[in-house]
Amino acid sequence: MRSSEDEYVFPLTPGKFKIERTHAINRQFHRCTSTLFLWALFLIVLTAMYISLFTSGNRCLSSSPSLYDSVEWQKQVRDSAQIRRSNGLSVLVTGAAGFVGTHVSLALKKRGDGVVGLDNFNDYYDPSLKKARKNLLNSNGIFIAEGDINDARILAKVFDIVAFTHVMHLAAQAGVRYAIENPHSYVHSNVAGLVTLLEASKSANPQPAFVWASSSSVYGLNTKVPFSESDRTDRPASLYAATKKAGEGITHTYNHIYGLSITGLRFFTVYGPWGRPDMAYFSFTRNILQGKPITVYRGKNGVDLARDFTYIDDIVKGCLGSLDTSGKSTGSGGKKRGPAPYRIFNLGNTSPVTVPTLVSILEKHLKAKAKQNVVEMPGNGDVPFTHANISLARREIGYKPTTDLETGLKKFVSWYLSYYGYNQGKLL
Ligand SMILES: O=C(O)[C@H]1O[C@H](OP(=O)(O)OP(=O)(O)OC[C@H]2O[C@@H](n3ccc(=O)[nH]c3=O)[C@H](O)[C@@H]2O)[C@H](O)[C@@H](O)[C@@H]1O
Repeated sequence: MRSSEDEYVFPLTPGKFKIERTHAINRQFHRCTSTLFLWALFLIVLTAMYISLFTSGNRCLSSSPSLYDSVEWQKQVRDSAQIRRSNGLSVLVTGAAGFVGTHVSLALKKRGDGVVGLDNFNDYYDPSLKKARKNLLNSNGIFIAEGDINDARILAKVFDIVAFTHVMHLAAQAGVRYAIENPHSYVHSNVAGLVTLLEASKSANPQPAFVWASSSSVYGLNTKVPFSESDRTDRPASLYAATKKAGEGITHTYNHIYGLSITGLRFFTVYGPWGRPDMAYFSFTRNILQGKPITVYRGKNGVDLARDFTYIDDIVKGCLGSLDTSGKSTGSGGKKRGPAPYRIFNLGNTSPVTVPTLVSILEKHLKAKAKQNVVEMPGNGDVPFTHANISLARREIGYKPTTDLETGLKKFVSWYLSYYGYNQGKLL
């Protein structure tokens, strides 16, 4: 078949044919070389983009090799891990610049344990709050390595420098409803990241005991209250809950195969100073102070939603109690030497409070009225209520929450006003 190009150069006279033909060949040659050139250019640009993406991706996932291979970086890790009490622990805290991670790190350091933090400082919520928490930790002698739990290299490095007795794993993609928007971030952090961290932990010598944050959301659509650890957890209402439930199964296999001591903590809606801006009590406070409306979800048939809101100091006590009673991992060199503990505890407050009551407590402490839009709870992963049975945690780790929502929110509001400068009259 002839191409349209051939038709275009077909000569009208034999004499003209050679010239036309030569021109045609020249034109074709030029076309070919310019097409080749364009393709080559395209490939070069593509390669350059790939290399730049790859290296910037690596920068996000891990510190550059030159940074954590440096003597200075390693010294900071070593110093931070120093134990300053007899029989003290040496703990790797993941998600150390997060809400619970910050408080747990400070409490461990305060009693003389060694603490090394790890955090990727992602922008799920305002990273400046995470930086402020980091500064707080730094000023208390706690170093936070900047890296992701999916980065096996940085994990191998910190385990190489420090013989951790414990891992307190709090890094996660949190938030129940955000899973609709960004499902893969949950799999990335709560499943893939967890496995990478467990791999590093089971290969470490000595193996650390592993305590980690599961979630009350694993109880999903259960209706029997209060929720007990032995209740079914096979009906998650959100992908977030499903990844936390997956984590419970995954940690079980590392306990079974490698002898890692595992404690999973099912946190119930933790709140308090230095909290997470994506949570209701925090965003309600911000909006009330700014005179903006808040959206209050309501269950079917106008039933108020309720949560077993748990104050951060109580959670910290539960975390430390879990670390102290974790029992040893039994494996070494990645091999199990005997059975190790596998535990799961509810860490809640045992007194659920409705969301409208949460709002009225905030109004009281903020001395301002909320503009409320009450809407039916959208089907985006929320559950209507949570309520913890904490008798197992009480018995096994001495867990005993002491802060009611009224008292805890007062402390939160006082921190909020001071942190955001309201007390200095800057923003009022
Ligand atoms: O305990 C848990 O397992 C979970 O607790 C919280 O999840 P959630 O209880 O949904 O906390 P909030 O997002 O602060 O919501 C609290 C209540 O306020 C309601 N809400 C939330 C946001 C909003 O704009 N309006 C509203 O009425 C929610 O429906 C819920 O009943 C955390 O965000 C999760 O990371 C954690 O794992």
